[in-house]
Amino acid sequence: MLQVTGLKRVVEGQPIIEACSFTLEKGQVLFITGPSGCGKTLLMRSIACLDKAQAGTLLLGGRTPEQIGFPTWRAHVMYVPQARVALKGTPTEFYFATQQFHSQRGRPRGDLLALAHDMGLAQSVLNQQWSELSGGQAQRVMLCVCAALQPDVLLLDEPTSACDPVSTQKVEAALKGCGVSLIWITHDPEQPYRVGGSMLELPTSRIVPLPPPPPPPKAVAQIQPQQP
Ligand SMILES: Nc1ncnc2c1ncn2[C@@H]1O[C@H](COP(=O)(O)OP(=O)(O)OP(=O)(O)O)[C@@H](O)[C@H]1O
Repeated sequence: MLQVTGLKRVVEGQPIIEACSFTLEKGQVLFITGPSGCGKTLLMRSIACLDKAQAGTLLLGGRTPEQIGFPTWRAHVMYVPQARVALKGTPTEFYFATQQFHSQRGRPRGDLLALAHDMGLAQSVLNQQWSELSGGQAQRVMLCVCAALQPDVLLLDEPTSACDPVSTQKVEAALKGCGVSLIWITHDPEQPYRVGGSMLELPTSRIVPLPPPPPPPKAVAQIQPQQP
């Protein structure tokens, strides 16, 4: 469905990504891993057509961003940034305002309330001011809103970086079940194993095997109380 071919990013004369190619099928999850600064965010921003790549082609359903139109491309291939975005108003207002964009009109929608519930959020959080939300709440709410907008592909930049372990597992399950193909940056070596999918490693741009499952927790020896 999404085809990336020979994508190259150069920043200030330094090549960061060279000839990155992969395809993402409908419903697939592709993790992006690699050390800090290797270009994971730059890759995502290029795929979302937020930055221009120095070389390479992008196709969604066989059509280029130019053929689809850039605003419509971004509605179909939606980037969710790692950092909190300073927004005014409430998430509900943001969700309905976004649907008024020309590129969003007439598109199918997911169930925002169900997604919020699945990610461990109280419904009331959707009607609080963005500025009143904690970092972890704001991150999950943004993920709910973007998943509910039902793009073809969600580009997730460390989507659980502000979440505690329980919230992380809820977010993983909700994203996996939201019916959208996912490209997912992670620094958590166990996350791809928990969610499932394939993995692209930067800076090599190679598809690599998923890491092995974590070892089971060690049994703790029972200490018998001493007889008096
Ligand atoms: N706007 C910019 N101007 C100059 N250099 C930039 C810019 N954006 C990114 N870079 C540089 O490009 C490189 C890749 O950055 P990028 O944010 O893609 O890394 P990353 O792999 O996502 O890192 P992290 O895991 O720390 O989030 C880094 O060396 C960064 O300093």
